[in-house]
Amino acid sequence: MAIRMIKSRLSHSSSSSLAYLFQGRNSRVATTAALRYTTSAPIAQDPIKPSVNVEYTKLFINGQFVDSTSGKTFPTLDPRTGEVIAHVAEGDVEDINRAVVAARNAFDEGPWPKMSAYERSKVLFRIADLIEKHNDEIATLETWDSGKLYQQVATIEIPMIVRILRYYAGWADKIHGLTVPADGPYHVQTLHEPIGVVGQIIPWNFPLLMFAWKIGPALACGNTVVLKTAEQTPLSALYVSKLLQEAGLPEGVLNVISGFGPTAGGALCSHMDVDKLAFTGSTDTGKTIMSLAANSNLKPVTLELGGKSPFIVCEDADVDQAVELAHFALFFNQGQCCCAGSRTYVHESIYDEFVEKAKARALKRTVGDPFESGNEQGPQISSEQFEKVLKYIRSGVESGATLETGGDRLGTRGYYIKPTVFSNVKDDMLIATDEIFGPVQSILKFKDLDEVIRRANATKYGLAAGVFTKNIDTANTFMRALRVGTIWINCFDTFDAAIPFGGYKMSGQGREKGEYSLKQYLQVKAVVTSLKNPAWL
Ligand SMILES: NC(=O)c1ccc[n+]([C@@H]2O[C@H](COP(=O)([O-])OP(=O)(O)OC[C@H]3O[C@@H](n4cnc5c(N)ncnc54)[C@H](O)[C@@H]3O)[C@@H](O)[C@H]2O)c1
Repeated sequence: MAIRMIKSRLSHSSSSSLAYLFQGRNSRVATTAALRYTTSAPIAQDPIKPSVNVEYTKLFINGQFVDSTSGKTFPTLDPRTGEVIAHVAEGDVEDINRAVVAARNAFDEGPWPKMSAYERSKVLFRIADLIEKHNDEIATLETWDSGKLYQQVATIEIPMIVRILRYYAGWADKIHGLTVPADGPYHVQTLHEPIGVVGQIIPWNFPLLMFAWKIGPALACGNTVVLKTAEQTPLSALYVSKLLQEAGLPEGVLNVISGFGPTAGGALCSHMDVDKLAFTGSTDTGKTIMSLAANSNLKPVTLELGGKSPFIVCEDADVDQAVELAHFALFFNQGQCCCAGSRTYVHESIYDEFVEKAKARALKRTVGDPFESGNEQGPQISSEQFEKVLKYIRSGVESGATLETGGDRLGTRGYYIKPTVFSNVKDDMLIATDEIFGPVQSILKFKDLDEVIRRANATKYGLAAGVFTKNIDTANTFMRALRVGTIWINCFDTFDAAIPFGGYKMSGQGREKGEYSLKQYLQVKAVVTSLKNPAWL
């Protein structure tokens, strides 16, 4: 019932803003569910049994579900317990080759790039409709495989996925070139053509949302795609592959490969017949991907990489509101967001009050089974990430930051971590420089604007920033001074389909979402025609 209510709010909302919806929900959750779990109580009860069967575990190549060439499979695990959900076909070099051949044929011989843009847009609209129709099954698979909150997936992420596919369906028949004035008797025009076969590699933190960000613009422009999912979260994209067929997407236009980075991912990046790559994941892997692209056929690459985003709370801020937004900016999605506000800078005049309240808010955070309505935090994605986050927590303590709350695992099984808050954090501590990707808030103190701008920019990353102030002049100063791809002022994590997203510096190259994403999936052809006796020049 609660889910229905939030759904209807979404359909009446003018924007699929994640922050708008989640914050509204948060306040209710905090008061009701806090009675059930506190962050110090062990997670005693058995995990809730998901209400779906895993039907699709094979690779999706040329419109068929097929075994891997090697016959190998790998297990995908439930982050609540570490137990196996299903064994999934493991794509390898040979499977990438098969998928690229299918995508090449679909591009060179098939109808997709040649059909009218309006026909393409109708297919994309049908895909969106089918995803919307199967919202609950998809959300269940996604939660089971990733540990994300069911309510978050079902009421926020899937509506956003549907929205982004409809957004790009709307773009399909509005993509066109220009007539260009030139010196001399020439008629000059540009044709905007699809690039060809696109390789896409996505991470585990938003498996199906990243899938939609990638395929939406690529398909709208008429490309064909080979997409490799993250090895931790293969299930939702396979389920959706079935829906793509049902929607009438021609065979070979979208191929989905489950498998590992260095093998399947590496083969896709190095493939001589892939015309473009798009990647979301860590900065280190981004470097590898660029070098594989450069060392093969110099295919262009767009990258969405890591971040260490500042969230700056100014002296004029309402402290209670700032605490709530800073908490959301960091802890949302178990802290597993590339743009997480993971350096909370607070003005010295309100620092002590802010730390006390941030600690109290973290203590109230409800952690538990992500299927349980009312929980605010589920488990981390995997044992590797779980260990990595705990290691960073230890390093925070060892380097002299003050551990205000949390700092340990929650319960004895699965990958749950207590919401953790550090104060007295210094800029050179690892917890302030590295992307932790977990529920660990680092609170730093600042004195004045110039100083905090300099410190906020002193990072190799440049993905996003949050600023919390009532002063328009202060907000305007930050808006221009911070070297990041997105600044949220008095909000955070607002991800409308039309808003471009991407990073400065080592947070990436290119932009996703919005009109900007289309450019990454188009070639521009200049056509110059000599004119005889032109009426005008
Ligand atoms: N920016 C983001 O949205 C984002 C998302 C997930 C993870 N991360 C960061 O990355 C860290 C590690 O997470 P991860 O291990 O899943 O990220 P990763 O970069 O290793 O993996 C992301 C994707 O890249 C693939 N990949 C890995 N190595 C590859 C290679 N050599 N060639 C081609 N593809 C390859 C993976 O299989 C996966 O599909 C996290 O702690 C976090 O800091 C960032």
